[in-house]
Formats: sequence, structure tokens, C-alpha cells
Amino acid sequence: MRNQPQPPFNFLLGHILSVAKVAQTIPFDVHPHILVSHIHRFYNLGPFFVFDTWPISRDKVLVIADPDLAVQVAQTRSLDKHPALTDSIRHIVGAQSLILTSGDEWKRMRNIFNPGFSSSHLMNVLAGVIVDEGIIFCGKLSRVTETGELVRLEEIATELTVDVIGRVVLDMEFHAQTAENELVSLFRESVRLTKTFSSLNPFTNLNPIRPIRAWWCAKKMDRYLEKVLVKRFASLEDDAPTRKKNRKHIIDLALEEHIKENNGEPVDIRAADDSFKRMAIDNIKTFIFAGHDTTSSTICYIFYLLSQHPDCMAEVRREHDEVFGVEVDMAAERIKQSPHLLNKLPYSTAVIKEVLRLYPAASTIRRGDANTPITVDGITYPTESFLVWIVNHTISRRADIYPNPDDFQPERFLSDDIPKDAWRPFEKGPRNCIGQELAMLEMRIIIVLAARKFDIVGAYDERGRLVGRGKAPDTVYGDRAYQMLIATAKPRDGMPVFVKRAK
Ligand code: HEM
Repeated sequence: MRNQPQPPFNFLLGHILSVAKVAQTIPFDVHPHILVSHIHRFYNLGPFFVFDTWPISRDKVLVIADPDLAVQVAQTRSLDKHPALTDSIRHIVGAQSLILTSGDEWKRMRNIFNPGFSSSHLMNVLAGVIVDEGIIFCGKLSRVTETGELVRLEEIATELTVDVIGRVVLDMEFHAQTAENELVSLFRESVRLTKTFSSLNPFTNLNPIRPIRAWWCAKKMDRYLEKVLVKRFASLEDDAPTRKKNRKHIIDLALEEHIKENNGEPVDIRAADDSFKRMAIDNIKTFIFAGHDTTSSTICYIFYLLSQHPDCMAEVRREHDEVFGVEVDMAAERIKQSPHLLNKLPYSTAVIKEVLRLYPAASTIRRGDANTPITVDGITYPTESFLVWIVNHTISRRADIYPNPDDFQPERFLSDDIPKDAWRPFEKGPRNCIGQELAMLEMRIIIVLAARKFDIVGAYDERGRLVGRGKAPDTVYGDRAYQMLIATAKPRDGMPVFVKRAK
């Protein structure tokens, strides 16, 4: 470790002092990727660096801050996931989750679930589902314009994405946007029970009740989903002839696998062995969690940044007028009739990409191994015994890759100037995000339905006045809407906003 690039090291205190020096310049509750990007800039570190995390944990971290190195550990070879990831989200997704497993077990499951994200299924079935839920979302925003109240956009966007994912995964209407739902409440609580991060207080996670509650929530979710699985299995019998062709929901893909394992015979799911049920339930939980959490945060930042950049908002609206016509209320019907129109939105797509560059909702942590060193300028460095973290936030904030990296400039994604592997909010290589096309589709549909109807304006000043703010640093890159770690990277304070009718 001594021969590798790193922030200043103290023989007694390791990296605490040099990390603390940077941490005190930013809010204490920022997402760790923000701290890493600040360390990278402050000490002028290069394509990678290492640091130890003592006294927070015993991990030695190798930060990848460069696209070519990311290719070496995630694409040319693909390191396995790090056990720290399992520690942090197993209570939500279960140990058999596609996100957490490796090797043949992972490959088999990836093959089972890939068809759920085919472009024909996305365009022919899921686009319509997203439009229906998007209409309810716009109805909610509309009501908020009448009351003029301050709302947390993250809550409203999460209810939307939960409703969408319920239909993608279980073909089930959760109605989270209009009512309470037991499964959704359990998910919310599980996410809240995830370990948090505070750069100034390593003891935030020592609450002994936390793991007990998390275990209890997981048990209740499992029981709920087992019942759903049994009911769905019973319904398969009713439409056996068309079943395979039409049913690409995650739950059906799992059940088809069960039938395949039994030589094509639908053996009652209640008699299925535990390993099948575990695999099915853990992956249903995985898709519900991964499929709503990251998308809702990104939707929040899209509207937040567009309201701060009226020129960009005007360009988005112009594009939507051109593609869907000037009658705003007709857009939903047009998407349903011709979902392929959504592929004609280069500027809106550039906006989404720029938002994901500035506010990436997730990243990958891998376990270094003896067979996967990294090579920089002809020199080889080991990854073995390191927690290897591809910090796409840090890559995204490099001025040599993205000029004026802290500015919101969607136009940069309309040119070919960005290095091929630099933009990686969905990660790349075999462990990339299986739901990325669904996420992009959902975000495009929601912008089309809402951007011409509403101005959604961040209200951090107003909220600060209500809850009171101390003297500690309150902004990151001059902005109060920084990301925090709550299972994934979420907007601070749930993103307080005012919603107005677009002028
Ligand atoms: C803006 C939205 C999204 C972002 C930024 C995002 C980002 C990511 C990232 C960075 C990974 C790699 C994680 C790791 O290596 O630990 C990942 C994996 C994954 N994502 Fe997404 N995701 C999004 C939406 C979705 C959606 C909509 C779904 C499902 C419906 C989904 C399901 C998954 C799954 C199951 C994996 C694990 C894939 C595997 O290991 O084979 N994600 N995502």
C-alpha cells in the first residue's frame, strides 16, 4: 500500500487526518462518493488512489477514478462483488439476489431474467404501463399546484416508481400513489434501516435495534411474496397456451424456470424446494428495490436541474412540442400509440445523461483478487485484498474528461467528445445494470408527461428556514441539493420543492 498513490499518510493515525481535513469542508452527511471526489481534487490524485478506512472499518479501499482502469476491473475482467455490499443491502434483497451473487449462480439468474427487459417487451407492454402510472403522478403534482404547499419530490417520485415496478415485476398494482400498501411500507422501512454514513461520526450504525427490525421486515416481505408467488402459479394454468409468449414479468420468468426444472410439468409451487422459493423471492425483492430507488432519485434531479436552467427547460419543451405536438394533454395517448417516438428525443436524453453524470445514483464495489491487477503507464499494481470501488462520481467530475465538470451542460452529450467508457452510471461489463433501458424509458416518459405542465422548483432555502440550519458547511459544489447515502444515493431532505403550473 505504501507504494501506491494516496492522500497524506500518518504513521500513527493512517489517513484519518488527511480525510478529516477534506471532510470538514463539506457537510458531514454527504454520500461517501462526494467525499472521495473532494479528496481526489484536494490532493490532486491521479487515475487511482488507495486509503484505509480505519477506524470506521478495516477495509483498504482502492478508488478507481479513471475510465480505462474501470474497464480493466469491470469489463476486460469482472471482479466479484465485495462482501461489504452484501452487509449493507442483504436485509432488503436477500442473499440469493442477482446483485449479490457471483459465478455460475449469477449467470444462470441473469439468463432467467434478461427477457424481462427485451426492447419489444419494453416498448410493446411496459411503455403503456409507465404512461398510466405517469398520468397519476401528474394528477398528484396538479393537486399540489392548487394547495401551493412545500412537498418532498422524492416521496412523490418514489410512489410513482414503486407503482411502475410493481407492474413490471409482479404484474400487480400497488397503488402506492393513492393508498397505503403493506409491501411498499415494508420496503420503505427496510431501506430506512440500511446503515448510514457520516464522515464525522463512525458510531452512527451501532443501534442494536436496527438489525432486529431489519430481520423482522425481511421475514414479513418474504411471507407476503410467497403468497403472491403461490397465487400467480395458480393463474398460470388458466392461460397455458399463450403463457410463454405474453408473460415476461419477473415473477413469471421465475415460475417458468421452476416449470423447466421439472421437465415442463407445472409442479405445485407449495411443494417446490426451498432453494427455488428463496431464489424467486430474493430476486423479486431485488427488482422491486433496484427498480424504483435509483430511478426516483434521478427523476428528482432532472426536474430540479431543469428548473435551475430555464434555457435547457425551454429546449426540452420545444423538443416535446415538435415530436408529440403542441397539445400537451395528447402526449400520453401519442406515446401509447407510437412508443418509438420516444427514440426521437436527443435533447431530453442528453438531459437525463447529464443528470446521471452529476448525480449518479449507484456505483459498484468489488473484491480485488490476485488475477486482476491494474496497469497504469506500464506499471502494474495489485488489487488483491482491496475493496475496489469504481467511483463514477469522481470520474464524472474530472475536468480533463468533462470540461467545466460541475456545470449542468446537457449539450456535451450531443457531441462525440466524451471518451467511450467515461459515462458509466449503470456500470459496464457483464455486471452492468439489467434495468437500464427500462430506467431510461421511464425517465423519458415522465419528462414528456410532466415537463410542459409543471415548473418544479427546489425549496431548500424555505425548508432551511423551517427546520433551522447551523453554521456547519451546508452546500456541495455550491448547491444544497447534495446526495446522501440511504441504501443508494438520494437527494438530501427528500428534495423539498414547490410545484407550479408551467407558464
Ligand atoms: C436511474 C436508474 C438506475 C441506475 C442509476 C442504476 C444503476 C445500477 C448500477 C450502477 C448497477 C451496478 C451495481 C453493482 O455493481 O453493485 C446496477 C445493477 C443492477 N440494476 Fe440498476 N440502475 C437503475 C435502474 C434499475 C432498474 C429500473 C432496475 C430493474 C427493474 C435495475 C436493476 C438492477 C439489477 C437487478 C442490477 C444487478 C445486475 C447484475 O449484477 O447482474 N436497475 N444498476
